[in-house]
Amino acid sequence: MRMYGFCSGALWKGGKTKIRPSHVTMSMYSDTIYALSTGVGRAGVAVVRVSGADAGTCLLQLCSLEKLPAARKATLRKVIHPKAKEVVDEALVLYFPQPRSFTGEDVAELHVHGSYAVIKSTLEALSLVDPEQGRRIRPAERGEFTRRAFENGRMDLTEVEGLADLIASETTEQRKQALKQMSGHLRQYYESWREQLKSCLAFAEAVIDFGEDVDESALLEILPKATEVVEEMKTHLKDGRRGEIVRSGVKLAIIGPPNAGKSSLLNELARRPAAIVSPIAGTTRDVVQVNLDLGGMSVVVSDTAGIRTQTDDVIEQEGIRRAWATAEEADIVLCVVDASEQSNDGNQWIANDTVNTRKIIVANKADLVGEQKGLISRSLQDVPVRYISCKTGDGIQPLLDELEKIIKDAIVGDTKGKEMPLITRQRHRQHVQACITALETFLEGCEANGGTLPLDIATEELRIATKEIGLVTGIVHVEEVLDVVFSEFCIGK
Ligand SMILES: Nc1nc2c(ncn2[C@@H]2O[C@H](COP(=O)(O)OP(=O)(O)OP(=O)(O)O)[C@@H](O)[C@H]2O)c(=O)[nH]1
Ligand SMILES: [K+]
Ligand SMILES: [Mg+2]
Repeated sequence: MRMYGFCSGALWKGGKTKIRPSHVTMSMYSDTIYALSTGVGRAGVAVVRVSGADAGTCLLQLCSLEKLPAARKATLRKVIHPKAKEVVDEALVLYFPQPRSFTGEDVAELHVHGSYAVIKSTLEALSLVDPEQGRRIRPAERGEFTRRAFENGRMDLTEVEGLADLIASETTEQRKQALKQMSGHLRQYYESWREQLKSCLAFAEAVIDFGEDVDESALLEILPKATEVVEEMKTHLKDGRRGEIVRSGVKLAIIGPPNAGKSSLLNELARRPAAIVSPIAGTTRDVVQVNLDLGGMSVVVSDTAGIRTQTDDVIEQEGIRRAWATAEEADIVLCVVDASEQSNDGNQWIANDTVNTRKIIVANKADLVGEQKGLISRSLQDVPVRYISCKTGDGIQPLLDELEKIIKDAIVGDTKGKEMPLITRQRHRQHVQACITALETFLEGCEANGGTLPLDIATEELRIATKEIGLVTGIVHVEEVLDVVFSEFCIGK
């Protein structure tokens, strides 16, 4: 059924060419949906949202109204249970007529008191409303409000993803980035690229169709344009994954020999006993993770098994394998060594590591060495050495300050003053890469550019490139892409 399968490609063919099509004034959905849009649990207020052609009917019937409330104006009303005829709650009621609503459909909001019983009765009351002939009122599915907003041209896919990120944001930087994306920052870029490619495509097609009447030398004009788009996209891809890092958190790995105090450091950073600490070498086996907020940035800290070469214990061996894997994936590695053991100079723990990762040798147990510091740093070149003591807490705050600075400089600082928005998802990266590949094939193959491909074949690549960019914003619909994007939402969003 169309309304559940959402829209198939066929429905949109030739129809949807703009993000906010002016012709979309009526929703394609016949069901009216409702759900609790605020979090579950006891609260002062809970918002129940209703969207669809019968949203107004719901208000009229539940609040015993003669006519609909003024648009976007809050009014206090009694909500009456249609069957029991008793008052469910006194609610603030709002009505947003289409198309100026979140979903682009008629939307009603009931701001009720946030108790389990009130919410349950309100939802039950909604299920008992009589819709117009031939229509249905039913609970919303996961992400269905947002999906309607997308289908009705209120948002593009990057804005939908921005909204999902905003709802999930835990740190200041995540919030800022999500808000920017939700406001169309990314969309504008992709749209302008797509427009440029579309005009190239239109020109190439004109030459193919009306070759004799069009001056073929003018085809040369589209080549610099396509080249420029390729260059811009390449710059866009070379962002050091900063957007993705802000979104999913900076990965910080703690590695080092057994008993150096790695788990003790994790607990200091987390300010709680997240990992087991003991004098027994080989205590930590699995990777233990905690999330930190460092200066507005989300940081995922992983404590790992102590690395040593001689062990017959297969579980410990697996732990060590995971430790190396964690270090390889990390953006920052803290190599913790025991400051009182001079054989642990830290070199061996960073040798295996990737080049781009930031590293700090953390010489723990500084309380045991007193003034005898400096033994470790002597054998190291570029990697800084910092002395700390998890026992006394000395050096922990300076270490945190330094980490915050590294993260800010590498990620946030780098984006200052830069116009181009950051890629926040692997999905975008894949489509942009596919677009570049197609454009390069087009450019190299074009006869006008010294290539060997006939124009109609080369133009096919231009078409693929245009489509790939359209897939990022959702102008071109592909069900799997939509399913992935909307699966991030929960019910009521
Ligand atoms: N004196 C002193 N002892 C410490 C310090 N930090 C940790 N310890 C002790 O060192 C021992 C090992 O600490 P852990 O945090 O378990 O070390 P680890 O590196 O996680 O060890 P594994 O998980 O076994 O590899 C424990 O007995 C801690 O109490 C410190 O700063 N000073
Ligand atoms: K230990
Ligand atoms: Mg440990």
